[in-house]
Amino acid sequence: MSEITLRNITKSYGSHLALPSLDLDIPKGSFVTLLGPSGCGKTTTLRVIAGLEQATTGEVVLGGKTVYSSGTGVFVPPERRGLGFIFQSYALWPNMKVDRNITLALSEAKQPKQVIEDRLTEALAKVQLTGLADRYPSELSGGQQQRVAVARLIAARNSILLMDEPLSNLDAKLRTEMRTELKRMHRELQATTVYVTHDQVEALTMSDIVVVMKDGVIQQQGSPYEIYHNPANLFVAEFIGDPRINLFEGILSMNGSDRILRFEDSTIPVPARLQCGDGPVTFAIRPENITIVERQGPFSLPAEVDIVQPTGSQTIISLSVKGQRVTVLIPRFETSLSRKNIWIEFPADQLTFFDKAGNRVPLQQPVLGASHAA
Ligand SMILES: Nc1ncnc2c1ncn2[C@@H]1O[C@H](COP(=O)(O)OP(=O)(O)OP(=O)(O)O)[C@@H](O)[C@H]1O
Repeated sequence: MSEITLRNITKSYGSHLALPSLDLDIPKGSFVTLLGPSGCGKTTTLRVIAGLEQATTGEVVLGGKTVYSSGTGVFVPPERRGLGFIFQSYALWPNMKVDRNITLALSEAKQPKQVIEDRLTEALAKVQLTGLADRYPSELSGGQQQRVAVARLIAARNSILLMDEPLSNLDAKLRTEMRTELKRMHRELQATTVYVTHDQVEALTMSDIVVVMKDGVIQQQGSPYEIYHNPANLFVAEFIGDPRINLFEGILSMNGSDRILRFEDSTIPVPARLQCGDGPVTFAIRPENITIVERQGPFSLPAEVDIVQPTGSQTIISLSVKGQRVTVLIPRFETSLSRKNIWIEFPADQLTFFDKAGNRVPLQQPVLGASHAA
């Protein structure tokens, strides 16, 4: 069931159309991330859901209730939408101690004293801040302050949580820790969560669904697996993945009854089920899917090793194939390859093809029972 529905949302700032027409259904209890480059409309979308920004046209439905409709003139203000927020600056009240920061909304909602105390104790324990209730925010580290903001959400028990780049002010180590915290919080609260980030690692590690946006338009929405392995178009393919996906131009043709891809002087077998005609084509392969081989084989390409960068558990290898740059990622610490001539192979089932418009070429679905037909 959809907990958040955006229908035909447009948003203009003066003459600038930030959201040309957005439709989005967010299932109840899911963790959905809006991901995209700066200025693509992520924050605007979140603020429209929150009611901090009024859409120009369209409809917003939260938990089955219309909170905005340009058609009927409905606009429910943010404080009456039953939402919890965390934004970049965690917006703790500097003049209030941790306990008051966490329980302010509960006491304003006139919750019984015992309920407030129980929720405070529980929330502090969940973010591992028990014992720090009596401190002011300025007496806490950045990560601890962020956890107070998380504790506030835990205590409020809102069914919808909105987060806008909540980890961007933290250092790399704390970000990783807080990712785990937020994911744990989501598992425990089961609140429908909309999370805005331009950090693909956050999106891939935390989300049930990733919504990739560009220029206010959704490019693809799907599980992290789908987004990474089956990018809908070249923009998504290039935006997701670090190191970046390799892109090449080749030519598809037939060789007898086999479909082949000509790339430089080599031929590479390709899936027969590829749904596009012969001729020039853009194809892509992720760095970790390229195989380095010891000896020349029928489908191998000669490559010259340029730069080798071990990162600890992995090594990024920059190669040159006939003057074209190719990035390979191998899952180990490797230093012995420097300045060698090697061969690489592109496994056919790891190639993704894109048509002239930049959209992924699908594979024809196998016919069920075909193997028994004969
Ligand atoms: N208050 C405003 N007035 C005018 N233009 C705005 C306003 N807020 C946003 N915009 C513009 O609308 C577009 C979308 O902005 P938005 O903040 O939603 O993008 P974003 O994807 O969240 O970017 P970032 O990752 O940099 O925060 C941008 O071109 C931005 O300049």
